[in-house]
Amino acid sequence: MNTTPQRVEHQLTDKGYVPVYTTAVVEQPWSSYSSDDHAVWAQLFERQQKVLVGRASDEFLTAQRAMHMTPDRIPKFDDLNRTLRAHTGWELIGVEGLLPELTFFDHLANRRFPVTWWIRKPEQIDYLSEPDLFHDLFGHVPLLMNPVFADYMQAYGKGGVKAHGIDPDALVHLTRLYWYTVEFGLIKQADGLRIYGSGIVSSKSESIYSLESNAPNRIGFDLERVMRTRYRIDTFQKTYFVIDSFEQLMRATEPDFTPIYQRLREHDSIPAGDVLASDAVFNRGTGEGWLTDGDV
Ligand SMILES: C[C@H](O)[C@H](O)[C@H]1CNc2nc(N)[nH]c(=O)c2N1
Ligand SMILES: N[C@@H](Cc1ccccc1)C(=O)O
Ligand SMILES: [Fe+2]
Repeated sequence: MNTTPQRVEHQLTDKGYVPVYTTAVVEQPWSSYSSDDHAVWAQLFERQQKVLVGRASDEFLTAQRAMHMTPDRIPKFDDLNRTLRAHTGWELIGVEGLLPELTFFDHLANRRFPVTWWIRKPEQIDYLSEPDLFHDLFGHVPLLMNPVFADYMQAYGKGGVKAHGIDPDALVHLTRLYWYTVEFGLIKQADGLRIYGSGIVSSKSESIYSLESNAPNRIGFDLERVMRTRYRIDTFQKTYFVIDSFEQLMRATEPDFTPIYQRLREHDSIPAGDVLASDAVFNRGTGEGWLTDGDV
């Protein structure tokens, strides 16, 4: 199997500077997964299933059940695609890893979600510096079964293509929105705060920390506030933003962002851990354990 990826450049993302691959869509090399690969999937899957009870949002858990992933072996993209296409018209495509931003946006805009085909090694169970199959499949894919969230992801992709054509500042602001919603979002449910962000959902320690630690801020979602807020790529977040519903997220992001990007030029960015007088605060973080520098 030819798995020598073509590493072209490095891009600052979730986990620091990581290689960006130009490689086009790849077939999932399912029969080449080793028994170690399947065991890593099983271990992570079973561990997260327990952690997510009472922590993941009802929307996530419902979508996850409808997706029918199982711990016994790494799912086949083809099988998941039959279910996804029938429900929301989304499709998974296999990729080597992070894509250049415009390529990534173009896929989302066309309801294609890129999934890294390889899975982390047993010694990387708790941490690795780039997205792998577990993060992408377990973390991102279930909510593509939710009709509202599915539309949000496509709208985001279209917005990304548009922001890419404006300037790098617009992209910085839009990327923060992805970070604080798709990757690290919390949602308010009748019985309390729950997780929907895939970066949290795919991490045992952050699943617990994001909801139960007193250290981070938990603040009500406000579009421009989020777009101004810097973030952490190397540690747990200092601040999580809480939406009321996916409908709220859709409505808040429907307007044309062009004038918003213009307005945001006049404002400074907000350090990741700051709380503003105008914030709707669920929890004012104690800041315990925060590193003083390193916000992106
Ligand atoms: C939009 C997001 O912030 C980030 O820049 C993009 C870049 N390329 C990517 N490529 C893949 N395959 N997966 C991703 O999540 C991303 N994220
Ligand atoms: N409304 C945004 C597009 C978008 C939708 C949803 C999420 C993110 C961006 C724009 O005009 O740019
Ligand atoms: Fe992700």
